[in-house]
Amino acid sequence: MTAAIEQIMLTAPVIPVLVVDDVAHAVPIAEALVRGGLPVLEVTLRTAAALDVIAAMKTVPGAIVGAGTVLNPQDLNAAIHAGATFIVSPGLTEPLGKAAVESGIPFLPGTANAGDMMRGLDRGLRHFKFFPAETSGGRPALKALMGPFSDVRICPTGGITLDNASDWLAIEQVLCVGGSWLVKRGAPDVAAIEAAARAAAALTRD
Ligand SMILES: O=C[C@H](O)COP(=O)(O)O
Ligand SMILES: CC(=O)C(=O)O
Repeated sequence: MTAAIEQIMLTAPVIPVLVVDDVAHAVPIAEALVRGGLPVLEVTLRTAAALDVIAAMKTVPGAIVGAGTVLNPQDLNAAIHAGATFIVSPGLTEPLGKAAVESGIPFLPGTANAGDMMRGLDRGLRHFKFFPAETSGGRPALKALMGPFSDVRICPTGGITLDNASDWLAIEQVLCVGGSWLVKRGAPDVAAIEAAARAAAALTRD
């Protein structure tokens, strides 16, 4: 059976990482991304509005809305309560890993080295973010890590742009990449967001 998080990772080649300050921007941003072909949205819990943004984006047909920057079980519970469909974290701690696995929600924890991945595997996890991807050794580091961990599936995030995303997607275990380049902070330029999404959605994994 394919894990639910793997299905989410395979939905589109890019997961936009969103920092949204104003809930009024939530629906226009989500609609533009979905129209552009990127339905999987990671709303980071980095703003006071984030939980309301998750709830608002969930009303957009086709949007698959997750929470990012989930740091602990309290964040996890708040994100689930807001309606998040999946959870992303920058790293993997014992309390968050335990709570996320027990909750059953699709979970994509951040990992940057072998120890992180081993702790995730101990919890039965097989799908990880590689974060921060470019500054944790970039593609050479991820390729080296994939030697002992060939069964894991990865979403690199951190320093990825339209220019280098294809190189990351060419790594066999990489199912998608995450990045904030699609949506600038502030009032949304929906035409620009849709165009950026369209370009990203056209990327292929080969
Ligand atoms: O904090 C960074 C986000 O996870 C995404 O990284 P980025 O802004 O380099 O795309
Ligand atoms: C780094 C990231 O993507 C997160 O804040 O979850």
